[in-house]
Amino acid sequence: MAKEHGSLSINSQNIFPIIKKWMYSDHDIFYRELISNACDAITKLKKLSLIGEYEEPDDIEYKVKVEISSKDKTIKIIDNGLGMTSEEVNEYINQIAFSGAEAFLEQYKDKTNDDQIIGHFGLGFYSAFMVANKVTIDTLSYKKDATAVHWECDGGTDYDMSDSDKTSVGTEITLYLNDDSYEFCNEYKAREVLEKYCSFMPVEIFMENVDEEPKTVDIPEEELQEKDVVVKRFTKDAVTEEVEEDGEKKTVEKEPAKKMVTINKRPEALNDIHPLWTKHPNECKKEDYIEFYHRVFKDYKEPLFWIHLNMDYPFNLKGILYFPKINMEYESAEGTIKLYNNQVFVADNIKEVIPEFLLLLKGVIDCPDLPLNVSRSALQNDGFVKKISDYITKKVADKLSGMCKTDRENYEKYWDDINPFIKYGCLKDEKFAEKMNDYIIFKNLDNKYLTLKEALEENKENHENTIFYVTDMQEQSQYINMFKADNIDALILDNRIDQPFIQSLEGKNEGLKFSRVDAAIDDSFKEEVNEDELKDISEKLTDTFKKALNNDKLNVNVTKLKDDNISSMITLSEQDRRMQDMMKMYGMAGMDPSMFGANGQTLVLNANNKLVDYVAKNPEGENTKLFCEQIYDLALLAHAPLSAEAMTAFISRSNKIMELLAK
Ligand SMILES: Nc1ncnc2c1ncn2[C@@H]1O[C@H](COP(=O)(O)OP(=O)(O)OP(=O)(O)O)[C@@H](O)[C@H]1O
Repeated sequence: MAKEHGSLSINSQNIFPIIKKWMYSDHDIFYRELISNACDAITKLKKLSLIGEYEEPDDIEYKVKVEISSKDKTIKIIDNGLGMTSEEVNEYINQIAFSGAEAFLEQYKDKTNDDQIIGHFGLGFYSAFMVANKVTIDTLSYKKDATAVHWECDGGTDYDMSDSDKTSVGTEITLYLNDDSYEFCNEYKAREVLEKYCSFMPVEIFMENVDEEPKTVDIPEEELQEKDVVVKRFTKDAVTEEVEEDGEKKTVEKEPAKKMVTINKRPEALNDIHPLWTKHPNECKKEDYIEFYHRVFKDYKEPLFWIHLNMDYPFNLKGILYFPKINMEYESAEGTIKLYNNQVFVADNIKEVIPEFLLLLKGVIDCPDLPLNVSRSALQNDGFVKKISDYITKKVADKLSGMCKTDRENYEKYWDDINPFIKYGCLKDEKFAEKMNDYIIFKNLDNKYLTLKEALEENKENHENTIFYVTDMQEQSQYINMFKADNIDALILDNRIDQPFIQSLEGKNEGLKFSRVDAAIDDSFKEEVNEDELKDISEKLTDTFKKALNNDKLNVNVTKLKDDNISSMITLSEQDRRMQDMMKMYGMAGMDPSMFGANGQTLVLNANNKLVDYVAKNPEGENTKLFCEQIYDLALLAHAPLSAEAMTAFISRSNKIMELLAK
């Protein structure tokens, strides 16, 4: 072909602002764009061969090669795909002044949007100019009698085209890196980027550092394969050993001499061209899922279970969602959902496609139909994207409810680990909440799992619509013992997510009330007494305790508990406690709760207890103050941990009481 010099039919006002804009996002994305073009070119050629349009050489091995050189500061991406004729280079590479770019600029000119926008406008190839001063293409089309084309452009709007000496079908793109981008020809960096974007691309990808001598390995001659590059052949000496037999030293041969070959290390593809999610669930074994999980998420722990998504209609979507142990108490639970478009990595955790609560899981989703190269703000309003997101939510709910129905044993086994996720999902997603409604279970004091309905049924007799619960088995043990002694059940709700969750349940189920075991002393724990009977003692005790504790505002409630071993307890109404919890959460701890209408704790005194009775009868007794203080602290202790100061006082007082006893 005649040499050709021309101007790209774009102008710099047109394309370079887009490329510059893109500059703000990840530069490494050029690897993805160029390698996915190379994979596409190979996929297309394979199709042409299938329909008889191309006769492929017998020994064809389709692959993409990435050659890096730190010495030359170059990256080459070489494929044996369908290649391009000079007309095609003209059409696909030179004439990029498609109306799309202008329309795009018009639409986005006011937005600093750094999302994946380029690919959508067919600018993938030009991403090379984010990192390179100069780019060349050498390409030979598969078409009969095609001549090879050399194209080069130094980042301006001029290009040169001439004949190329390329003799094999395919395309070789060379990037001459700019000063800021040398890192991309560093072997480690290149490997990292390729692993990020190309780990599951559908054509084998090999990387080679051309500055380095090829690495070699020694193998036994019989393992030599046809494609191996032999460096040298040698014989490994026999391995012998000295042994003593009948008092005589002998040399015996442990391993015979062996013929060996030194070969260049066989190239290893850095990607898995048939990732697990592309297979049919029937073909996949448990070990496959676990191995895939370890490899992709670098998580040494085992996932609890998983969902394999596999759907062709009405849209194409495949993927695997793993349920890891989800602990929202101590670590900020955050999963990773990797999104792919035809095995090309797009991004992690795209909230527009994956419902937010699912981001607590780990998984991969491949959706070729997604317009993923469009900006995220466009995705947000895309009805199709919403459908995908709804589908994923539905599948997750189906899996969980199915497991609850048919494999309750495992469901219960996993429940403690997955319930924060499910509850969070219910709070975040109304549809998910509806679907999961009947499959939320609660652990009770006997470690049995009940649905809300079952729990209400159990307590129906005396406490219609009220569910008692425990948030801390240790702290609330005294209350729990009372509940157990009286055969009243309570649920264990000890995760942070439980508070908002039960509030939402109360909102949805009219009349339903959750009450923590220490919110009030239930009537069933008390003896029936006549109010007047307690009036006298009540006034006396209130006065004595207020004085002894030097606290005028103390709320005291005197009652007769069936269990006379208990001297005192603290109660805090459900409403007040929730208010205080909320204040703590918003960092307002230490403020006076009464400001918000929460009047705090009540000290419940048991008139049946001997010590309390003693205080009532001896308000001026020598040790009455000491008893009051101790009774109060004991009640506090059974309710929540004491402050450091209170604990110190409690310990020194306890010692003093023992001294008194020892006298
Ligand atoms: N390695 C290659 N082999 C053959 N043709 C190629 C190669 N790279 C690019 N092309 C041709 O150039 C065209 C433009 O590539 P470019 O990456 O700019 O956009 P695209 O691939 O069409 O769009 P997108 O990046 O959104 O997929 C391609 O559609 C393809 O026809």
